[in-house]
Amino acid sequence: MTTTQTLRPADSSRLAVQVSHASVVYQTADTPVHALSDIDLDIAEGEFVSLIGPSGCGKTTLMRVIADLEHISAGQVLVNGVSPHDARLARAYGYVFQAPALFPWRTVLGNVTLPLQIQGKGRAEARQIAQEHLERVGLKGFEGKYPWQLSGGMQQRVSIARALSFEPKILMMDEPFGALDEITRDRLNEQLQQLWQRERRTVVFVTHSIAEAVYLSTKIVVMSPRPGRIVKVIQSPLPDERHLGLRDTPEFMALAHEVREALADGHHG
Ligand SMILES: Nc1ncnc2c1ncn2[C@@H]1O[C@H](COP(=O)(O)OP(=O)(O)OP(=O)(O)O)[C@@H](O)[C@H]1O
Repeated sequence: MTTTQTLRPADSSRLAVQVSHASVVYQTADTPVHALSDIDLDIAEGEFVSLIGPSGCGKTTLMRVIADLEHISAGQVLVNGVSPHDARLARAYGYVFQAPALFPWRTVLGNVTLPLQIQGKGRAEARQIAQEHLERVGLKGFEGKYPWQLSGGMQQRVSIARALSFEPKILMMDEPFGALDEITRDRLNEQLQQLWQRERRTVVFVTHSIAEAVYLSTKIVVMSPRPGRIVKVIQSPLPDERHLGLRDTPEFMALAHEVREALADGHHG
């Protein structure tokens, strides 16, 4: 075996996501919509990557492409070294969307156990896994409540517990805290950051908030208006261990400024 052959699998195995020259064109009844243009993006295992950009720039489309919910029109996407389709079959993904999408007629515990049971886990095992994950998002004691008895932030934590209960390699979060008030959002940002620190799971996170992206991410991907392109990829210089007070530091503000400038460049460029 040559050196090149031994190096390649090791290198790519550390990459959770490799997007190369990817474009997406939606075919509509009138004109085709060029949603993504020539996207190149590498995400290493354990990175927390935020996609930020103006409305309609293709953030959700890029996330959907990575998660095998959308097909690319050109280019290549690899997830854990295989196609997004194969990664999905291997249950690589967990999803958290803007609306928690919980079943109102099931309890908190029932909402987390249901997909596990559908996946074939026994009742007792599903309950145990669900309880563990609810505890990890700070919802111990709320297992018997119904979604409508919880605040929006708590509901979103149930959906995070549900997504994590599959132990996905990659957690996909599409504006998960967009509908929450600022105080709740801050708290959930802090909890998510702590969760990421403990588990170092790969996270792909879509947001409109510069502060949220800067606070949470190890890498910030700034996108331009349609057709969505990557304007800048910023590797965060901030320490991995973070607290909300970090937002008042010059380092944080400098990074937020850099993201804002890149967004403005994307708009005008
Ligand atoms: N199924 C579809 N058919 C046609 N056009 C679509 C489809 N899905 C998305 N688009 C268009 O593709 C572009 C990118 O959409 P996308 O939802 O990925 O953007 P976004 O950056 O996530 O937007 P937002 O921040 O508003 O959620 C938009 O112009 C949108 O209207």
